[in-house]
Amino acid sequence: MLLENESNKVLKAILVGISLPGTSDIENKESLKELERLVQTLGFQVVGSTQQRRPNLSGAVPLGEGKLKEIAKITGGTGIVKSAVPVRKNKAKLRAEAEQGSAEDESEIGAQEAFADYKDEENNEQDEILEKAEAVVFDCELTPSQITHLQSAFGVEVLDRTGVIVEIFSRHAKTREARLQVEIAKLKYLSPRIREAGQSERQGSGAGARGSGETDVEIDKRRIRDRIAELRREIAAIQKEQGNRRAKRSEQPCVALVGYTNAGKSSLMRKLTGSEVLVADKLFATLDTTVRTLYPETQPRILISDTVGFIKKLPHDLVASFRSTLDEAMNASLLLFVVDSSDISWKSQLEVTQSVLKEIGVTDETPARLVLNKSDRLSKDDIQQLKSDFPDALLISTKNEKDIEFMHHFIQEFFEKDMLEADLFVPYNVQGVIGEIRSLFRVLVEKYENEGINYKIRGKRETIEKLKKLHNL
Ligand SMILES: Nc1nc2c(ncn2[C@@H]2O[C@H](COP(=O)(O)OP(=O)(O)OP(=O)(O)O)[C@@H](O)[C@H]2O)c(=O)[nH]1
Ligand SMILES: [Mg+2]
Repeated sequence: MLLENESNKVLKAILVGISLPGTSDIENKESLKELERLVQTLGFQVVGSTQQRRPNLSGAVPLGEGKLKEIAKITGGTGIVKSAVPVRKNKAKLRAEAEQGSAEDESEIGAQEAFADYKDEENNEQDEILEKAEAVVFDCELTPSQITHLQSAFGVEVLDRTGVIVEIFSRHAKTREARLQVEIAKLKYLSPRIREAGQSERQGSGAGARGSGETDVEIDKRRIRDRIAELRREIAAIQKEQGNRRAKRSEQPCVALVGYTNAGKSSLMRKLTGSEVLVADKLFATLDTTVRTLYPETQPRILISDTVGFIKKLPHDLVASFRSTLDEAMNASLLLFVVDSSDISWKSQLEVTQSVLKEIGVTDETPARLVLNKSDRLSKDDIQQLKSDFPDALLISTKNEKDIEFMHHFIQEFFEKDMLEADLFVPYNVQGVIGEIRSLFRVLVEKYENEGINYKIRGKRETIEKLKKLHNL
């Protein structure tokens, strides 16, 4: 899908942002900055960026003619959109062309057709682009045919935001389940593009090849469908196994760290659990949920789970495919929304996280707290402001040991407040319950009597009642 980078040479890319009505300049700039980080994560060097206001994303290309030519100059392309599908011309136009004897090449879309829907607006944003670019990346989702058209005009690879995100996911997926999920998303992304390629071949090869071209496309599509079905079956088997493990853990207190990519979830996870989960200053470092025990250990033990990060304009298929990965978050007793409070866009990033979680079925009923992370990057004034605006939030830096202790304490207290003390008598003939008692409750007293063991425990009321009922205690 992406440029093959055989010589390991760093490829240069320029970014294009399309500003649609209703979006602010700041939002669009932030979004482009984020795209820059995404593109860098893939190993490109960004040599410039440009934006254009458009009424919508439709048309053969979502750019004005002037902008198209301007970018083509940087990529060394012709700036002319070649069409895979011949352009329909109205009769008047054909007549006019016949009269002038200037019927243009059917495979080229002239400026009139390509930009028929709208007039080119002023080229309202032009940053310096000094170097020749080898790829053009759009900060929006393009249709497969728009990508084909743009590539013909620029003469270099054209990527869209969705394609970039899918590729990053594909490179970062580590566990078997994440790999399978990403493969489904990638196949779904590629599938319409295969159809387009088939169509253009068909167009080019005349009437005789039409039937076979069509069959090839059908075959490719069927293969993709079959492969997706196979992947789904494999995922279902893995999930069944995970479901069993999760059911075993379901009574244990669990906290899920959720939030935007790069907010510091894995860093917090590391510090809270003493584990070695991956922390990296790149987008989508974590793609799988990891569950570890809060350390120093509490009694009962508290589980912390680190989850995949979110991003704006996250492709829909990816959200759907990571639903199962986020099951941990759905089952948690406490959600910690981690944000990078030093990022000016943190509020909109939080909104994205909340809306994606809602989309996958995490209800508002799960207790949640806001964690304003990276406070070490804030000025004293910013800190004061945040404290007064968000008095309930936890303002921390994962780099500060005191803040980690504070988080540890906060989590412990959260579960402690729902706990009560209870007496429990376990006759010696009741098997397999001692381990459960030790993992689910804090054992205050354990006294061996003639008939069995007398416990004084501390734990959650519902969990105590459930255990009593299960074992007839
Ligand atoms: N200055 C500062 N940097 C931090 C802090 N917490 C995390 N970071 C840095 O932020 C970057 C991202 O951290 P991660 O913990 O990998 O972020 P994440 O939320 O797990 O990101 P994804 O896995 O992509 O969703 C890393 O470079 C961390 O070192 C903090 O409190 N202060
Ligand atoms: Mg992470």
